[in-house]
Amino acid sequence: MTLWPGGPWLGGTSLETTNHWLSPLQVPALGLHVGGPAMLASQKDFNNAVSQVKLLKEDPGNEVKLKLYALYKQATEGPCNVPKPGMLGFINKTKWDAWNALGSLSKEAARQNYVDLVSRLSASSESPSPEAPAADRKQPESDSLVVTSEDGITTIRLNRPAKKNALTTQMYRDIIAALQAASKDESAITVLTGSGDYYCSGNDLTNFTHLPAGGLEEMARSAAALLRDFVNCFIDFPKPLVAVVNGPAVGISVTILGLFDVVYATDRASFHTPFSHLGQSPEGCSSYTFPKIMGSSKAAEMLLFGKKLTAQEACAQGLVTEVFPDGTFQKEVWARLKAYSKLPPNAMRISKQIIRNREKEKLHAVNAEESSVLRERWQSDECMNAIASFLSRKVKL
Ligand SMILES: CCCCCCCCCC/C=C\CC(=O)SCCNC(=O)CCNC(=O)[C@H](O)C(C)(C)COP(=O)(O)OP(=O)(O)OC[C@H]1O[C@@H](n2cnc3c(N)ncnc32)[C@H](O)[C@@H]1OP(=O)(O)O
Repeated sequence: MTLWPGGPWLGGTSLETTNHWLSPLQVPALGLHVGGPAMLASQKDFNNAVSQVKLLKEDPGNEVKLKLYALYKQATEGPCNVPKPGMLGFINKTKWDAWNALGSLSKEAARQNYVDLVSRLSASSESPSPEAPAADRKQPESDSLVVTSEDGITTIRLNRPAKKNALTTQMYRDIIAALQAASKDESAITVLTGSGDYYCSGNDLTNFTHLPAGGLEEMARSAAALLRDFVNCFIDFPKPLVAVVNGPAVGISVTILGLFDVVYATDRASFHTPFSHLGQSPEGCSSYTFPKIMGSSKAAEMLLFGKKLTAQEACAQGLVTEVFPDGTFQKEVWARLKAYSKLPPNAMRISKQIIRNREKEKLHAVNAEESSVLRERWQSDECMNAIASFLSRKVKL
């Protein structure tokens, strides 16, 4: 059974509009223009903006695409005038919600807002990427990632606690940018951690519901390219990289741990790689690092059968450096990291190079192979059905 072209997925429905995708969105955050007619954009400006969207050099992310979708519909058809899709049509429902949230905003004001938004997007996609020192650090595009630098430590915090810090497409991009900036900033150590009770629930499974114009094949191609770039940043990261695992970790947030230098975990953490359950296969170089770290049979139990490890088990297998009682986790770990961050930074970098460099070529090859296998997997019925089951709330890990 193929689920992608119809049913709950984007595509082939009355709510579809070329180039305008979806994702949950707080429409009040749009800062909508409701000003007088004298300031409003012409139909020609609007048509130009519609063409400009297709020329954007960077994908603006799903939240922005949903804003564009809603404004486009409002500008061309006026207030939402179609029935709300049923529960199973969750994608169309999300789009409908965004359009409907624009209420009685006039077509003209929607047109203006669309033009303004496209103009901001075009400007930012044309500006050169800054190679900034820590103080001028470019902030992530989305609030779902918070990057701070203090006491010689740059901290990259996943900040989507209501969704268990599941990684959106934009978050992957923001993490790549944050790692690139951290590799050049003044800090001695870089930390990845999460907000709330979870460290990270892995890839946001709704990422796979945003079908681009090129369909499933194009979606799988671009996902594989993003995955490869994302993992490459961890392989190449030049400074000590520490994971502060503040709660359960799932999927890609577990597999990339093999590319960290040190992993500290609360005793509440667990480590779960349910790839077979999801019709997927390992990534993050785990098909290579896990057997090296824990031996091939323990790695197989995790990567083939999805065995979930407790923090203590993960520590015994060598995936975690040390486990701390949850009550004192933050205090103990940060005190330790602050002390380490005072060590000579160049010595730490050079030592990391000696430890990691001879593996780099191999890791890049493994990453390329894993990404290419996943590109096929993501187009399989096994994978689509597993994701559909989660999204329809039938299955939880
Ligand atoms: C072009 C596209 C580019 C795509 C990017 C490409 C790169 C991808 C490469 C990696 C691919 C795969 C690797 C993986 O990471 S596989 C692992 C994926 N993760 C999961 O399967 C976890 C699914 N989540 C759960 O099973 C459960 O939510 C939980 C984590 C066990 C927690 O259970 P809970 O009962 O404690 O909490 P719950 O109510 O379920 O969650 C709260 C809300 O958060 C939502 N949510 C949690 N995790 C995810 C997720 N991974 N994806 C999407 N949404 C998630 C959950 O649905 C709840 O939402 P709501 O409150 O109901 O709206």
